Amino acid sequence: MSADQKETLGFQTEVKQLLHLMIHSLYSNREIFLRELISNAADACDKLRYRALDDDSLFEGDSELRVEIEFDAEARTVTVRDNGIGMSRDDVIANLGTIARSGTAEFLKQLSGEQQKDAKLIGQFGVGFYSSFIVADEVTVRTRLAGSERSAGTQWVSRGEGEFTIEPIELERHGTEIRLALKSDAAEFADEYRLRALVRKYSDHIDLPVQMQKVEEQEGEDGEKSSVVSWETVNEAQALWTRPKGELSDDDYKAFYKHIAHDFTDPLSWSHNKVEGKLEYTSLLYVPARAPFDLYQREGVRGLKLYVQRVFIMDDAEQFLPLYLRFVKGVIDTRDLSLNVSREILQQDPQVEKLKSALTKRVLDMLKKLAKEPERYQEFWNQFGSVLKEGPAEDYANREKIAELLRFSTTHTDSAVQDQSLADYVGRMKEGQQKIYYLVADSFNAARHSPHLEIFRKKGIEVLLLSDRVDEWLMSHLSEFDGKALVDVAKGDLDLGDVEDEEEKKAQEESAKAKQALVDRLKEQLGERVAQVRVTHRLTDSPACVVLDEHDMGFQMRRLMEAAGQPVPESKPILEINPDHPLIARLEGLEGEAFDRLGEVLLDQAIIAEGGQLDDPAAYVKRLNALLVG
Ligand SMILES: Nc1ncnc2c1ncn2[C@@H]1O[C@H](COP(=O)(O)OP(=O)(O)OP(=O)(O)O)[C@@H](O)[C@H]1O
Repeated sequence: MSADQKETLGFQTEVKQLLHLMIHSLYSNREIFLRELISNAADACDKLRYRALDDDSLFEGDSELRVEIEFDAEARTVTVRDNGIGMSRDDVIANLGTIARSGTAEFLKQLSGEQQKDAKLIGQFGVGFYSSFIVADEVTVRTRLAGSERSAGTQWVSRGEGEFTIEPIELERHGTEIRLALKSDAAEFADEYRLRALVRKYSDHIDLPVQMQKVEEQEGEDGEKSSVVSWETVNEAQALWTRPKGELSDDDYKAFYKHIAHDFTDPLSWSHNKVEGKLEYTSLLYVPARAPFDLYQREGVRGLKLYVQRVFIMDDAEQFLPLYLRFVKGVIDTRDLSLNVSREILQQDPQVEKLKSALTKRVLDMLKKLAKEPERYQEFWNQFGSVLKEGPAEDYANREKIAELLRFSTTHTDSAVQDQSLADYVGRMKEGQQKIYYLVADSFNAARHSPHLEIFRKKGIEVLLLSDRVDEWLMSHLSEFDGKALVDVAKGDLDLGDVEDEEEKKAQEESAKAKQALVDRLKEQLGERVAQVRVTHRLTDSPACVVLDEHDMGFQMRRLMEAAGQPVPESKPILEINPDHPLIARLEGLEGEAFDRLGEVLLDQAIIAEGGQLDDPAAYVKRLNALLVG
């Protein structure tokens, strides 16, 4: 150890930003620093316990893993110490100078500068170690990797202002000690009662003793008083999921959620189950109240904490839930896997598949239960609905259960809020209606004003209005609900089933016949631009619309794939005309160039109304202007 080995290094830019923000926006919730430090200490002990399964010399003779908390009111310091895995010098630089989590830069971009909003966002992100600087002027970390030489210790010191120093030190114990020199206005945390209360609040459910010193006055035989200091465990120190449900309060469950999910917000719901029999496992699964910022990122954090017979094995074990339930947080503890299981083994082990299907069922049941409370379910849906919509495609076996959980906007409410279930829709179906109708568009407004809805509105038939990116994908895997086919109103022939009576159908056939000559002329003129021209009765206000063949890829999916640079199969729209519209009557009376012009304009407008793009917009504008001039 020599002074010249001391180095001063700068924080990564993102850390500086994060620190600045945290110190200013989390001011009203400062105590969480202790939760974060204890949480990290517990994780470090879990890691050591796991590594020591192979090599118990790593314990260095000290296998009673624990966290110790000390304070000094006069010096205004709080120290959190663990005998967990510890860190090497490189670990320290990597972990305490940068933000390793992917997506952080993205996260920081989302910050608005408004304190309240940002405080919420930062809560989702999980503040971790850096939260020390909310209460401390200076933080000193002394750490040594378990199993390394005494001289391989590292001391890291920072005032959180852009730099830290790092130097080698000699350390007797492995593990990590974090000492906070508290700010003058945070002196309250160097207080025994405050600390004890916080330890209980934040770490009762952790399977690790958190200890504080107890000072007792003792009278010796000679009558002299002396004080004896001993370590006393302050928390329950029992893994929460191993305790019987009856013993646990909602607050216990909530506190545990915050520990494992690094989230400030209470969860929306949870499900705690102990299963014995063919499969043996305990699971505790949570539905968070807010989506994490990386929910849609490929490399986003997902998965459960895996324990085998109470021994922590890994975080983010993704194999136990399907992707469409990636928002679920929680713990799975099982006897059905071996202690030396690895990510690679998890991918092949048949037990894992069984556990996955059992846990999937648990989550779907939990959501079903949550759906009985519409307001809370709506909170869930607004955050995670579009993820759940991936379900029917990914998990065919459960698609009916998932279908019951879906919520949509519909013409019944005409609101962008997706709060109507398929069962609600079926309950409102008109007499004679055999199908569930839906429409997919790029936005809610485009869907709501689509010409395809005209006949449905006139007849009072409800249509689901879909505008999430995933909707067409969802619908291509959901062909039926409750024995009723789901039908895209922009595809194929319009069939309203028995809602229309024979007379209406006859009248439609006759008006189609009467317009046959016009249809033929129009088809000839539009040529390759359309697959077909036909008369429709789906329109009441618009002169024309485009539809697709029943088996064609939908407009929305086509645009998404094109945008992603994927090849899309060639397909042409079918132009449908409204025989009762004055523009169609006018078209019928036109000849030559005037006919051509109006015909093309009708097709272009139908494409625009459906949300599509014109190949040659300038030509459209020219034609339209020519028509306007007359
Ligand atoms: N007591 C400790 N012992 C060993 N390593 C630690 C300890 N505290 C922190 N670390 C290391 O520093 C890293 C960063 O910690 P930090 O609390 O900032 O983030 P995190 O725990 O990974 O994530 P989160 O943001 O969810 O809290 C940890 O992942 C861990 O590797």
